[in-house]
Amino acid sequence: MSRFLRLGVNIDHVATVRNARGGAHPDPVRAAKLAIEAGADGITAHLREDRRHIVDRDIDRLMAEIDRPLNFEMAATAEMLAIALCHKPHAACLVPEKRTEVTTEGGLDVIGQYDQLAGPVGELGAAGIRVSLFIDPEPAQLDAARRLGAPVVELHTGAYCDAHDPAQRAAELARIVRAAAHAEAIGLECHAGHGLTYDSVGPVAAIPTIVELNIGHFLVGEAIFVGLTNSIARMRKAMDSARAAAASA
Ligand SMILES: CC(=O)[C@@H](O)[C@H](O)COP(=O)(O)O
Ligand SMILES: NCC(=O)COP(=O)(O)O
Repeated sequence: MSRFLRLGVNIDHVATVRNARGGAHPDPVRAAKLAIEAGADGITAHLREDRRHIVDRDIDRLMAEIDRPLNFEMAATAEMLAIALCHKPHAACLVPEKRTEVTTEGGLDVIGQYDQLAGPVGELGAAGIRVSLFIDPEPAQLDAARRLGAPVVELHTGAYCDAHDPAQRAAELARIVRAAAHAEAIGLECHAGHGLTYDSVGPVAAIPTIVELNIGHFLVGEAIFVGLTNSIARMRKAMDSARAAAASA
């Protein structure tokens, strides 16, 4: 049976444009509301430690003003943990963060940071927040996530999206397919995201054990040309058709 594939729209990149001038426009919360009208099942926002895009006030407003689940992306730090516990969003996705990176470069090393992650995973879960771990599509990392007690993993699709050589892209996709099957086998809910575009989304949307995709940068970039409603509606259609085609094959 084909499972419904949710779309989480990441609105960080609206805040990046706003912050370039330091004012209030464009407003990421307005973008979140429009995204929901256009077919987003949830909103994703990453409060980076350096506040380069989303800022604390955006999270306050998203919690107060949107009526769909918020997936709060955060580093596993004491500061972010306190913010998450104060707001209690629907979900918290723990991501690795490096101050100097341009974007999230890889997944969490759950094996290497097992002890540091155990506290935040336990506290968020105890507060009723659905915890997810943003990881590379490596079965050993999924096993560690399962041992930690996280109910969800989000597979980093960046290496697949960035691979331009067809053989390399196929190999990266195969890693995601294997990891998504492994997630199901060990009882983890599986999400995926990072760098997805109209061209790259189909094969990932076709993987039946993935139930949520989080997409932002491409949608906001494409919105410059076609508007946010259209960019999201077209992505939703690309996801749904790939899923339906895979289910009927
Ligand atoms: C973890 C992740 O993939 C998203 O948070 C996305 O990366 C947000 O954009 P930046 O990495 O540009 O902050
Ligand atoms: N976790 C991935 C995400 O939220 C969106 O990533 P991107 O599409 O902005 O690269």
